[in-house]
Amino acid sequence: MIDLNVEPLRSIGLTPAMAQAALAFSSASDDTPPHRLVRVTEVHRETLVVHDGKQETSVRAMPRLARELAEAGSALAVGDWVLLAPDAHGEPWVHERVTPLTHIARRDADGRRHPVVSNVDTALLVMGLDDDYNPRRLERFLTLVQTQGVTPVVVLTKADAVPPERVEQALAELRARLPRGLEMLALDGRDASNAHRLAPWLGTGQTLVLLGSSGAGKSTLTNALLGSAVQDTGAVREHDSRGKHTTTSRSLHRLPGGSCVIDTPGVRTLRPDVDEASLDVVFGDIAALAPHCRFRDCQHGAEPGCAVREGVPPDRLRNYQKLQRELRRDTLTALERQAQLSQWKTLMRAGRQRGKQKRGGE
Ligand SMILES: Nc1nc2c(ncn2[C@@H]2O[C@H](COP(=O)(O)OP(=O)(O)OP(=O)(O)O)[C@@H](O)[C@H]2O)c(=O)[nH]1
Ligand SMILES: [Zn+2]
Repeated sequence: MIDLNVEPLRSIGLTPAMAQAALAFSSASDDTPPHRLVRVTEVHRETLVVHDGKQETSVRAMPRLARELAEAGSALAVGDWVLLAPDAHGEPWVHERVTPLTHIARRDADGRRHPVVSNVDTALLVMGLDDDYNPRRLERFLTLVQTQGVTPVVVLTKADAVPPERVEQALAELRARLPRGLEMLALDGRDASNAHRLAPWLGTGQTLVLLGSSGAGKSTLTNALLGSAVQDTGAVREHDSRGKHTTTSRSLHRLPGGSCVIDTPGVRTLRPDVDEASLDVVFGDIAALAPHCRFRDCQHGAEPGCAVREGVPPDRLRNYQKLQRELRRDTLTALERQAQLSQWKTLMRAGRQRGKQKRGGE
């Protein structure tokens, strides 16, 4: 059984598709006390904060659920819809996660997956027009969100703090470099009229996530959209435009117009958890040119007759190749990694051996 109070849940982003998914979930186990559908608004080490459309409560996940998710290389994230049921003492516990319709995850340096958010419709890729500006990072963020059916929107902040020519130049550069049809806005994040410019993505039931480095202006924009100071904002350090990581955890807020926004802590280097197909979406120009290279297995390195090197800016090509290397490393299994390591060891041993022989022969 599932207790599904649609009206309040809609105010925290319940869509018909998700309601359907939740109902399908519950019919499988109807011998238990009624489960309540709620949305995760904060994730902490031991606890979660969930919202039922009326109020927030701090709860914990059943160890079984946490274990099952971990085994699948996943974990609960802000934006997830979960099913709550009380224990014998009336204490609510998270029993199930409704399989998210979209889920953004990143990889850490060791290749481990970390969930970022679940069930978002739009990702605002927030980047300052000050020293934060970096097209390569934008390509990374695009790769991260594009595979998941999440609509990316590039938001360049601090347009008020740079000359108008700089704004135009940056927009022109990004339009030439990034996939066609990508929405791009330049704005002053503090401006109350931002809600108007972002209106197409702020409809009732829509969920947005703000992604960008620390100091990019995510919290400032969130507050402007909220019309109140909910997220702490911090002054950026003068010399490098970097923020002070004022936002320490992800949290979900309701906006006046009926949408929900998730602010995330700044991430500067981010390894998307994606496959090669999604790289080809963001780097469609490279995928389109590759068949025109003289060699079928062209790596677009030093090969003659390389159509990709000819047609793609070097910086963009390098970024593509870097992302591709990371992604191949992440998809290696533990065994393959082991094999790669022992191959290296053999090579090094052979090298040392040769060195010895050479010295011996002199
Ligand atoms: N002039 C101007 N200042 C801005 C704009 N957006 C943000 N700022 C300032 O930049 C600083 C950093 O903004 P935050 O909103 O705290 O940045 P953040 O992305 O939330 O940073 P973290 O919370 O550390 O991830 C603050 O001092 C803001 O007032 C903008 O569009 N124009
Ligand atoms: Zn080539």
